[in-house]
Amino acid sequence: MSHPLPLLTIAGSDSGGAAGLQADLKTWAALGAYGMNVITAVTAQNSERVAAVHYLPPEMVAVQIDAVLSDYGAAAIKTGFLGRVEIIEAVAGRLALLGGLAIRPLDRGGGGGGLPTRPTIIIDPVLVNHRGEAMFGPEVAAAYRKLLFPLADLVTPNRGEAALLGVGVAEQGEGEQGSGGAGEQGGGEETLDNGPRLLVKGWRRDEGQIVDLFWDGDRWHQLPQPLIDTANTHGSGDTLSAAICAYRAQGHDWPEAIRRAQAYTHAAIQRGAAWRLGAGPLGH
Ligand SMILES: Nc1ncnc2c1ncn2[C@@H]1O[C@H](COP(=O)(O)OP(=O)(O)OP(=O)(O)O)[C@@H](O)[C@H]1O
Ligand SMILES: Cc1ncc(CO)c(N)n1
Repeated sequence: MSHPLPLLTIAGSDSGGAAGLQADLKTWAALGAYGMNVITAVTAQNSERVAAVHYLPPEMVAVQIDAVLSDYGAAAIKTGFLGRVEIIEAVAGRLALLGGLAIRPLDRGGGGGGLPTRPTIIIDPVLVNHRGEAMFGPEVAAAYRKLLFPLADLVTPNRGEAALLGVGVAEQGEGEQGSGGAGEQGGGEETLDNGPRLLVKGWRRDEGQIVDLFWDGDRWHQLPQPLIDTANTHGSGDTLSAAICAYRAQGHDWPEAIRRAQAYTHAAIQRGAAWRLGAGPLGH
């Protein structure tokens, strides 16, 4: 009998259970995958605020990754809250080793178990708080660009994070070519050849719609969804990127994986709408 797809999140813990690795694991449980978590930081957090952050030593992050990948393997990996250059360096160092290597699956001697030879890597940059304010110095965004972008199959910033990363999305429309990708830090104009695919979450809101923007490496695509009138979207970004991870690992192409992940996230936001909190959780 086949086992569920092993998926790994490298992320922070949200004590409130709404965002971070908890959102990823809930999403993966709902989608029938086997979720694993490498913890980068413990946050004391609720629907109103992040009260404190305790970072794990980078060596401990690296050892967790080694422990998981040397045994369970992973069909896809996503990163969430990393927060420190040293942690980004540790994660990038480990992910860089994966290129071209077969990842050992759960079944011993199972001949690969249908897993791809290299896990899909989704980088979900966590750089702003829910008010859209930068949480870290510019060196953190720079480390994402330098160390993690080259390893990523998809990068999923929200609007504020796209700006901090220098992703040039200002006036993009359906099918526009050429000026996409990740521009130089702060510039937003220049294009990096062979830059990663990008999904800018919540790029635009108008007329009852919220529009995500997908750069497939060649063209921009506007992906609108009906806007739900709720403040309970804590962890929506983590949920979206985790769901894309799961659908990609299941074999869907990028547009289909993103479409399904949007639909999952949308339904989860709708189910969370009864909470009366600051920014409450989704219903997985
Ligand atoms: N009010 C809403 N109604 C419908 N869809 C929404 C709403 N808010 C967010 N979304 C969708 O949820 C997904 C995540 O986008 P969002 O901008 O909330 O990410 P984020 O800022 O990274 O979230 P978080 O930091 O809370 O995890 C996107 O597909 C976005 O379109
Ligand atoms: C731990 C953690 N990761 C990610 C986010 C962003 O959703 C958050 N609020 N907390």
